[in-house]
Amino acid sequence: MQLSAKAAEPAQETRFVEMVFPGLSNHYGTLFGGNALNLMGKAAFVAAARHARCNVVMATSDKIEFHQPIPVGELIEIVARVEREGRSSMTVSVEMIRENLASGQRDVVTRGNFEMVAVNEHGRPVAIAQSAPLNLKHQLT
Ligand SMILES: CCCCCCCCCCCCCCCC(=O)SCCNC(=O)CCNC(=O)[C@H](O)C(C)(C)COP(=O)(O)OP(=O)(O)OC[C@H]1O[C@@H](n2cnc3c(N)ncnc32)[C@H](O)[C@@H]1OP(=O)(O)O
Repeated sequence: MQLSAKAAEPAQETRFVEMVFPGLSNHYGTLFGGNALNLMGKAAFVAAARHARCNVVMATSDKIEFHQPIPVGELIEIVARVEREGRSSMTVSVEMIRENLASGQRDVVTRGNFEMVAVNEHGRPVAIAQSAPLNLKHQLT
């Protein structure tokens, strides 16, 4: 069997997919907002930790708007990208896409930015020593 070397290349972005099963929903039968934020925060953490290759903490998140409810039975895909690198901080953009598996219809339903800070073992900010190149296509202005 041939193993793919391409799959082992450093990731330019972090993607999670999750099915909206009842365990993630509210009493309306749609994705609970708190669970959406949990998934987005986790994706921001992974993207920043992959970028800085050290522990990171979340300093802030900006306003996150939920544009459409996501019913049980749909797929959600979360895409996180490091858009800006400071000395120790990083701006990570996170988008959530809903996908209807039957029709293939995809819509970006939620978007937000998270400020993540690289920290040492004492939780104090540290300079990001070695970082992967930013995906300039998505650079914030
Ligand atoms: C590879 C290893 C993997 C390990 C795999 C482990 C297993 C995987 C387990 C999963 C684990 C998940 C973990 C998730 C991450 C949490 O859940 S973290 C929990 C929630 N967050 C926290 O508890 C953070 C609490 N806050 C703090 O500790 C401090 O305020 C901070 C964030 C470290 C900043 O400390 P500070 O003394 O204010 O820092 P300061 O020197 O003033 O500023 C440092 C930088 O932060 C920026 N900054 C500070 N405050 C702010 C702010 N409010 N807004 C914007 N930027 C700010 C500054 O602009 C500065 O940026 P640079 O100029 O350096 O780029």
